[in-house]
Amino acid sequence: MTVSERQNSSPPENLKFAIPKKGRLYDKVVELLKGAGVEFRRKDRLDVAICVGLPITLVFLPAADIAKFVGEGNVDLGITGFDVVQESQVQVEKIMDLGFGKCKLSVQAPLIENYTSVEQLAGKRIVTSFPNVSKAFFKEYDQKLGVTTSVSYVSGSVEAACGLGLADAVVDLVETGTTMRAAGLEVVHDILDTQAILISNPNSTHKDLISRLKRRIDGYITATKYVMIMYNVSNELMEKALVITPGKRSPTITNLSCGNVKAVSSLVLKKEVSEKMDALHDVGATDILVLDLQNSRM
Ligand SMILES: Nc1ncnc2c1ncn2[C@@H]1O[C@H](COP(=O)(O)OP(=O)(O)OP(=O)(O)O)[C@@H](O)[C@H]1O
Ligand SMILES: O=P(O)(O)OC[C@H]1O[C@H](OP(=O)(O)OP(=O)(O)O)[C@H](O)[C@@H]1O
Ligand SMILES: [Mg+2]
Repeated sequence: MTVSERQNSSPPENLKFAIPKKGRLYDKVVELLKGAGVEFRRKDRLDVAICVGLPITLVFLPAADIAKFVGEGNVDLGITGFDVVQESQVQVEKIMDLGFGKCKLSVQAPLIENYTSVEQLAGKRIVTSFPNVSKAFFKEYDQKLGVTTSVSYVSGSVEAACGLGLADAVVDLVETGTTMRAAGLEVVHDILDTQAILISNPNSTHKDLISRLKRRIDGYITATKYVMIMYNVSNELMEKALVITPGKRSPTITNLSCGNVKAVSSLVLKKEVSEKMDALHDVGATDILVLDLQNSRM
């Protein structure tokens, strides 16, 4: 199915937003869109969904194709991995990192061969789903050593290539390293760090809507990183407590009707909250509560 056929039911003036149709990024992207108030209903097997209350049509595509479609202007906006953007060799505008889909694109070779430098693989056989990035990477070594590294493409299960005798090394994604180790491989060299990113076509006519979406996504991502901590503390101990919870900008201090105590509320990073609660308890704060944030604009 071509992109234009996928878009048949889409109002032509809508912003077209490509997101992965399945795979590693799918669930996180759906959660992010929900958090950003981008509501849609995807009918069974359909690759197009029109959003509720926003002039946006979502187009569900393989993650590996999304940068190309954004770069060539078939869609205005897309979410895919930075690795895909690099491989696709198209001009897109990076709007923001999204903080998930984090992994590395690495040269991996059989542990048993004990390669100590990636230079030792120049001139050998590489199998990968990232031929452009791999060729560009090995070019420098090829020129230096006067050899030609052979780079062949496979679409998946890349790690199997060495075991099958098809490759001396592979270039593929590594997150936990489980797949790589199971295939008896080790990292010889990291080529790039990647994560999911929001990209747009530089000539899109939907600049205002793209800015609005960016603000919404930013707001949601910030809300997922922070929690609101609230506690009571006496005037004498206030200074010590505020050192622990200085807030993102500044804490809010409210008078209580009973005497010498004030209520404080402050944003803290979710990953630091247990430590902060312990520290607040230790300086004498009481009634310490932590509230999740649903969303934000900061
Ligand atoms: N193990 C991983 N950890 C984190 N991010 C990953 C991992 N594997 C892939 N990604 C990211 O997700 C993007 C899409 O990869 P994904 O595996 O979902 O696509 P696919 O291989 O086409 O799909 P599938 O694996 O379902 O066949 C990659 O380009 C990369 O940015
Ligand atoms: O380091 P790990 O945590 O093991 O993750 C890395 C693996 O994840 C991806 O594969 P995926 O599961 O998407 O399968 P695929 O190779 O068929 O795309 C990637 O291609 C690696 O094989
Ligand atoms: Mg995959």
